[in-house]
Amino acid sequence: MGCTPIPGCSGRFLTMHKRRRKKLQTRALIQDHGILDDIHHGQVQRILDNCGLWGFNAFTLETVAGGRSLPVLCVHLFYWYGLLDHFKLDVVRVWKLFTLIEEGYHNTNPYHNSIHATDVTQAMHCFLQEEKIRRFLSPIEIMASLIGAVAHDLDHPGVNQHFLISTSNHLATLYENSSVLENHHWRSTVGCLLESGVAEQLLPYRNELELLIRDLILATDINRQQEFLTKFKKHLDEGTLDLSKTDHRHFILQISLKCADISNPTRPWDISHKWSLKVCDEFFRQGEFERKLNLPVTSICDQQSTSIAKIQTGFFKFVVTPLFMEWHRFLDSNLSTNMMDLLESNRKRWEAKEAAEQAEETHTELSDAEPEIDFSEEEMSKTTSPETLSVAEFVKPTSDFRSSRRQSLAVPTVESAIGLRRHSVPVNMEPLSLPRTIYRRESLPIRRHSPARSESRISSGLCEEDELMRFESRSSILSSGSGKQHFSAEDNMERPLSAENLLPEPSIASMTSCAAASRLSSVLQGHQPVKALTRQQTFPPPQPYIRMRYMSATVEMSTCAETVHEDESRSSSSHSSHENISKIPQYTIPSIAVLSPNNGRQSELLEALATKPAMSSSNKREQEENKEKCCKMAKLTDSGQKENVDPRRMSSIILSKRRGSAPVTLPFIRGEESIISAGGVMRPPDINALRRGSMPADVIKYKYDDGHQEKSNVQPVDQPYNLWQYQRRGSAPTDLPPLGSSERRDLLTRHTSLNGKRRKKQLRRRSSGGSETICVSADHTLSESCTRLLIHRNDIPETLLARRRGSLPIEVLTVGHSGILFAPIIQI
Ligand SMILES: Nc1ncnc2c1ncn2[C@@H]1O[C@@H]2COP(=O)(O)O[C@H]2[C@H]1O
Ligand SMILES: [Zn+2]
Repeated sequence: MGCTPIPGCSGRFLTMHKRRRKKLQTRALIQDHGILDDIHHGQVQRILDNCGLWGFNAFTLETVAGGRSLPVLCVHLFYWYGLLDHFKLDVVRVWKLFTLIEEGYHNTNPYHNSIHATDVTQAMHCFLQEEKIRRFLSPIEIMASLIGAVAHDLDHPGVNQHFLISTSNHLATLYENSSVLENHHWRSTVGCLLESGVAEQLLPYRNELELLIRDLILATDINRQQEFLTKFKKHLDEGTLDLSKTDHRHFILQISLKCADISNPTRPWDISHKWSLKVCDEFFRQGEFERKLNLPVTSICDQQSTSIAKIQTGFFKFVVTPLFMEWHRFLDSNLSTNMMDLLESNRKRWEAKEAAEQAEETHTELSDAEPEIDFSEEEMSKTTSPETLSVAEFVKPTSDFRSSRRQSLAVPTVESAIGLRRHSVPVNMEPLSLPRTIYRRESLPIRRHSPARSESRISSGLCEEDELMRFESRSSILSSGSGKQHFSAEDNMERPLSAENLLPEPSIASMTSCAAASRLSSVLQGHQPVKALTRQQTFPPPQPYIRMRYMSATVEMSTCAETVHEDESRSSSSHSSHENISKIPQYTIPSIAVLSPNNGRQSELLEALATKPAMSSSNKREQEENKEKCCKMAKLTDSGQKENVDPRRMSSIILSKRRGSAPVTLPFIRGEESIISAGGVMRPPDINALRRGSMPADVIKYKYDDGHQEKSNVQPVDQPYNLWQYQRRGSAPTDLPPLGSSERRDLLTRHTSLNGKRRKKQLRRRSSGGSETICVSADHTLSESCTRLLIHRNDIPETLLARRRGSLPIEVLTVGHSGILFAPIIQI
């Protein structure tokens, strides 16, 4: 793990995904600038003012902040805690860090999206404020806690570890089936710290920061719940906790994050209920995948055999209550009492719903004119269904995962379908065709299969911010003595009046100091119309030929960018915004574009970079060539396959920049070329399979060449690779089996919020769920001869890291632009 300074190094989470731009909720109001400014300006500020209160509603902040709740909250907290001042952090880099993290969440996940990250971060913030904890904390611990919280599910694919193991996902292999997702979240976080440039500003603390973030994120593995709970209980029983000791403090921070992560059942009902629906939506989505893959359907993911109420009562009883009881024992505060009260009342409501469902099922089965039973809530709370899920449904031992691992895919049978029958449905009514989950849009009501069910509707949850106002604001612990006045009249004066400046301007004004707000503003919002400020998420086109062209173009561009950066890093520092901007590594261009949600304006950064005087003439020539390549690529690629290419981005200036999620620049290597690696020489033609941007970090070379296996400890991929693997969608399960082509396409292109409709576009690659293995036959045709390259995470020379591309995981490889691959290849 690289904890030493790495000049010019950037990083990004290991997998990338298409991120649909969030629609501003207020677009329709754009005609009335005055109203718009008033509404949002006031609301963002009001919510941030009260973000230390348990009534915080992340959904509301998401709405009023135009879909940017994560960076808005986090930058605000960094400012509020005095972290910007203490560590002398550049607010633009900090903004970028949180924007990268926000982008790393899949907003197509019903639950594991950036709003969950916002919610958990706010909960963590509340816990950090608790008297028993706050007085012991150092600035670095506060910073690690906030970053750990906000990034704890970064790049979550929307399926759990069990699924990744069952489908032989590369991440499961990489992390040896242990805390697979959490390890990935942590590594991705480090990538964001690097790429944003924040790591560079924290050099003296980097090691400590990374390790603490790792410990925090890894603790959120729900499968380790018992381990932490037992230790926590023991400490409390024996009274041995002493927060002046670093390890005890860090243990409590781990517990804090664990509690924050599953705190949704302890929120006020409207909020808690909404989270419950979302998490179950995601579970059922996974269940649908499992069913289609003919894997055993995880019980809590099986919409046919369980219900939201059942899942909730089980989760409340077996997971949340045991932990929060201890948490309350430790904190023993107003907050913990409030949380326990809410947990209790929410539990009763779910138990009442579960009982009502039971009654309804019984009623349906009997299908006679039995009188309707009107259960009171109190009565319901006494009734717990015998079908309540057990703790094992939530916390699965690893052995279970292994036993359910897919060996081969059996054809679904009538018997297996009947086996899934709900007991309340007569046998002869059991549909043999697989049910379709109805996916909903964020703003649409969810429709369950049983409309009579109490959870047949999802509440919009958009009017809950008023709850916040019932609570009082708290003061900063680090900045309270510094005389900082947040949201001063001066800040107000500087707020933009134009609706076009809606975001992030009002949010910035609310969340940071006046100076930081204007600095951010000057970077994020220029004065020229811009063609493309949206994220450049283009993925390599599926055709190998086009892909190769694409990759060589990105290689060249990355060279230009890094060269310029090196030149500039030697120039004297300046405080002008323009020059400060130029300090940001150039290879961050595509990512910084996402900093501005205001698509109608040119970023100064982009302007500055586009007219960079340091760009050599040869680089310009290369850019011209790249323009050509990109244009050709655009022509060659079927528009239906370029979901991630915004047509507006086809201007040459944009195409000439490296794309954030571009492949990791492994050019096609001819058979006669040797590939020099840090660990020795790697011989072609095995290298025809090139790493994708989301490649995991460990290097394991696995060759499928006439059945000869060069590396034995890698799971062989038991199905023939085919072109469809290029076309994998990010959140699709990994290593999907070789279904029939239509089924496969169907599965790969499924989308959450379709409201029952299927998307027409197909063959989109998105982020992490899928295989990161790229298989290309040596002659660019499809064949069985495939190579798998995984990059090892061992230490590698800094010189190599310095050349690393932005989208690489930190500890990976560098590809020489001449076609030479530098990589620490091991165990070949
Ligand atoms: N309300 C809930 N009901 C059921 N499961 C939940 C609920 N909230 C959180 N979880 C689960 O608890 C897990 C905690 O870690 P994750 O956020 O990764 O994923 C979370 C979900 O799988
Ligand atoms: Zn989480």
